[in-house]
Amino acid sequence: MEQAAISIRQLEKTYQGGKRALDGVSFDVPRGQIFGLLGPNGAGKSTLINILAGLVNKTGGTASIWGFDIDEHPRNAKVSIGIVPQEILFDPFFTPAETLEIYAGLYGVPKAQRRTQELLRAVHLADKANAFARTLSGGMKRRLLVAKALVHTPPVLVLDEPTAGVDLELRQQLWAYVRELNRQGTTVVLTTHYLEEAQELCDRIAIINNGRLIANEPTAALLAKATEKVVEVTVDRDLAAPPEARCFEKVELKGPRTIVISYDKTRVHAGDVLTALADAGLSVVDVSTREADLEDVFLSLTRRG
Ligand SMILES: Nc1ncnc2c1ncn2[C@@H]1O[C@H](COP(=O)(O)OP(=O)(O)OP(=O)(O)O)[C@@H](O)[C@H]1O
Repeated sequence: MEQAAISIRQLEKTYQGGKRALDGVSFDVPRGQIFGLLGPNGAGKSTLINILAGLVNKTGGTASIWGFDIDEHPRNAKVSIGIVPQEILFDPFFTPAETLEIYAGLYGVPKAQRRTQELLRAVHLADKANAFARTLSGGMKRRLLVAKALVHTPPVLVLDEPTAGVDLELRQQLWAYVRELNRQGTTVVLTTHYLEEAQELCDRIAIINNGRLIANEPTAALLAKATEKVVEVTVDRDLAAPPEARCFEKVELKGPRTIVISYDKTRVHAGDVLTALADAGLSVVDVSTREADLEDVFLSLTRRG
């Protein structure tokens, strides 16, 4: 079997002071995929990424990157991964071009093999090549971080919340570039709070909650797990309280005449919901339903966790 891009087994991290941020997490990131690592705030995502980056020492378990164990072959593991951190940290007096040259130097990339201009073009910073980093906007700095993570052409690229605070257009440009890198063979791991993005981009998604892995599946299989469906109905008169029925999982009034009802689609049909409303003496004027999305699955899994 082909080795995984990243393989972690029983990974543990207890910070000084006793906080257990990772509690025996195991999973593989298959080569060639876009892999989403999701979880609520404080779940342990950054801790996991920082362990892979060599910035945080694990307190248990193993991790390997492109087949290299991070303890036994730290140098090979390090050159196999590029990490775009959550926080923006730059020397304000270097220009983007200098920043990339310096990092390429740190990774020992020979001058002839450096890709400074190509990377700057790819992240739409070619016209800022010689501007001081401190004069770049937040979005530009983020894109420079992506370029910086790629100076040594790593087979695995990890992006930790790369689009936080980045406007929609830049986000789309960034994702287009990430997709292109993936098409060219780079394995991508990303954490994001935008579930829609994860749903759209990722081949596979793992979810961690309270330091434990609670899901790890192809995106489509994870979405199929959503059993809750939502129907919104408008009725012909004002209501003081939402109607009740056994087939409703949840019901609330969104307006005096608008009711939002959740039901379990494995047990109940939309017709049952409408019949229940008729039985409550309500006449339905309008109705719409929506399919569950990753957010529904995420919420139901993390709530259960
Ligand atoms: N240096 C540290 N010392 C002590 N506790 C820490 C340290 N860094 C993180 N933690 C704690 O470990 C837990 C996991 O944090 P982590 O940053 O890994 O979560 P996260 O999933 O990345 O969250 P977010 O989405 O908010 O970035 C949190 O409870 C956090 O407070």
